[in-house]
Amino acid sequence: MMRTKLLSLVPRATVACRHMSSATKLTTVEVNDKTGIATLTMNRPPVNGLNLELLRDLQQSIEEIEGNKSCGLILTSSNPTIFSAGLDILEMYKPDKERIRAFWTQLQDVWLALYGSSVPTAAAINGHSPAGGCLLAASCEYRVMLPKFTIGLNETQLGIVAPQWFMSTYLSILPRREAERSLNQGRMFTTEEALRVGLVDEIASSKEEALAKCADFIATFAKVNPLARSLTKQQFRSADLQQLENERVQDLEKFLFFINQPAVQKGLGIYLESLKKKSKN
Ligand SMILES: CCCCCCCCCCC/C=C/C(=O)SCCNC(=O)CCNC(=O)[C@H](O)C(C)(C)COP(=O)(O)OP(=O)(O)OC[C@H]1O[C@@H](n2cnc3c(N)ncnc32)[C@H](O)[C@@H]1OP(=O)(O)O
Repeated sequence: MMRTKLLSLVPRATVACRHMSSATKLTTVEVNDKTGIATLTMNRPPVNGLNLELLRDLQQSIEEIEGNKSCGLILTSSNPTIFSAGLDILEMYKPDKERIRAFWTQLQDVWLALYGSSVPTAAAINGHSPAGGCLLAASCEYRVMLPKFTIGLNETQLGIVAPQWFMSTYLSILPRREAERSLNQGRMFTTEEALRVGLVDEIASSKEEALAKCADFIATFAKVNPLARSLTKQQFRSADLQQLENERVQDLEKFLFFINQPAVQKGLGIYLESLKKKSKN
């Protein structure tokens, strides 16, 4: 395993990091030698849109962290204003038949790996986090968010429907009434609103502070038996995980059917155009 000191890239307080993977990848993993916590950073400019390749790298990085006995995983972004813009809409708009199957299957795999991870997980949400970005953050056990950003499952605003496992993820955090209402509305929460409803656990004023708060959360498990902790977590999450495991193929077919509807394609096209127009102004 490559061992590189990355002192210039990490906060001063961090003593040393093992840089485990990066070359040509859209994610990096750095393990803090002192705490044993791995930071998984998404790095796909301009907005960390979750395309097939980023999802593949995310899964590989999660597996790497599971395999190297890290004491925890912190998910964050290299972009200073965007955690993740969610699924890359270009994967779903006028899709290639084979690729879109691989894309959705890979998204399922990433969710199963992250939501079902055996290590404690936290998200340092250092930017906007709509839809699939929110799904990733919500799959973690703890969330710390920076001010003046937004987070939420906004699918209905795009004329699309969040599948059952997106809903289960929301329900693992939010009271049922709040989860149902905000999913129906496609509501994006400001950082302060997200804290108020419990979608995030803490607010931090900088990325460094967010990472430190996530590390503090993970450290709360330091004296807990790791097997007891991970089996307990598994029991809490197993019904949600099992449901997708059992229905993976049907879930894929439902997604393909839905996304290929002319009205859905038309809506995605209009939405993409509006994003592009906005970015030109
Ligand atoms: C019965 C049950 C059936 C179930 C069937 C399942 C159905 C399907 C379920 C699918 C679930 C979908 C989940 C998703 O994640 S969809 C994606 C949702 N994401 C969004 O709505 C976010 C859109 N983006 C933004 O709001 C902003 O870009 C953002 C706040 C993230 C950043 O703003 P900023 O001003 O900094 O940047 P720009 O808007 O200028 O964007 C820069 C360029 O990036 C492009 N862009 C942005 N987001 C996306 C995206 N998600 N996909 C692709 N491209 C994106 C944007 O167009 C700009 O591009 P250009 O520079 O080329 O103009």
